[in-house]
Amino acid sequence: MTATTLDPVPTPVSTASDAVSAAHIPSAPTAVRVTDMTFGYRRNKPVLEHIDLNVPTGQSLGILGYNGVGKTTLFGVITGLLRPRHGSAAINADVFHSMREVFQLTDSGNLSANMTVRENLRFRAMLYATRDDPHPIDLKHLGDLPMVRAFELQDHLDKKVGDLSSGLRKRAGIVAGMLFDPKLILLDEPTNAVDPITRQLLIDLMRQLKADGRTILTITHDLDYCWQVVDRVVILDDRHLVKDVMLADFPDIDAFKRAATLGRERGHVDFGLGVTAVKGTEPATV
Ligand SMILES: Nc1ncnc2c1ncn2[C@@H]1O[C@H](COP(=O)(O)OP(=O)(O)OP(=O)(O)O)[C@@H](O)[C@H]1O
Repeated sequence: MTATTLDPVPTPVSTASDAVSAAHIPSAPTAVRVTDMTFGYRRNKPVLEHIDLNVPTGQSLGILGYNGVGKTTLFGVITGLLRPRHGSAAINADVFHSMREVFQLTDSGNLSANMTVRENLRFRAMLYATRDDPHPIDLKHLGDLPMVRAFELQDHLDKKVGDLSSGLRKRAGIVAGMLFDPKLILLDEPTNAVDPITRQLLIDLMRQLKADGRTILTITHDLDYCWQVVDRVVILDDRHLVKDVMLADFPDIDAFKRAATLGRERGHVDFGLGVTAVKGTEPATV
């Protein structure tokens, strides 16, 4: 991870009714800072250009943008996996003292496909063990842990991760990350491929973590998730960060959705099927 010491940034004060998170405390220390950052996989072909982004601790940030715009790439640069060609991106090492405090949920759930869920958890527990806390989780009674039960993983603990469905793999990835109490949470499309009950569980979990002052960055196309979980949204388009808004500034979810789709609603689309347009098919995601 790219971790350096960062100065605090002033945080906008929000008026959201459920504004209990630290996101609304002015001058919260910076959790993540991206400064004039340009990145491209190939020379002279930037995917992201001149990105500036400060995320205060305790904020829940949504990162939106159309397919292929560079959202996952941005996470790669923030976590230090990808090196910017210009500018910088860093997680504040003064706030997050080691990778143990950072959880990133990727499509693989960050689990080893060749091991069972239980073996993955055992392995992770070894990584997280310290002299003061040699047993960060109760490996003998994994099936009884509230997080495991909440995501109904008890019956899947001894299955190989590679054999799980993508939704179950995501559930296992979420549980594996959350059991170790992360302070900075990076989620890449967390509601993708999960059933509606798991989706709601995840939303409830993120709302609780947000209320507890955790910093959460979510890449998502799920605007309803954003409305429930996120304090602030940034939108990437054509290599640039084109919008940076507080959710509390929108009177209702419809106004937010209109802003989030960058005014690119497509009313009538001709698919060449010789069928007239169906009314009421408004886009709900970006
Ligand atoms: N490893 C790679 N090597 C070369 N190009 C890549 C690589 N990974 C991504 N890209 C390209 O970089 C661009 C941004 O990809 P990225 O996955 O960051 O987009 P995204 O906004 O997360 O997309 P989506 O919403 O579809 O998940 C795309 O054009 C993609 O093809």
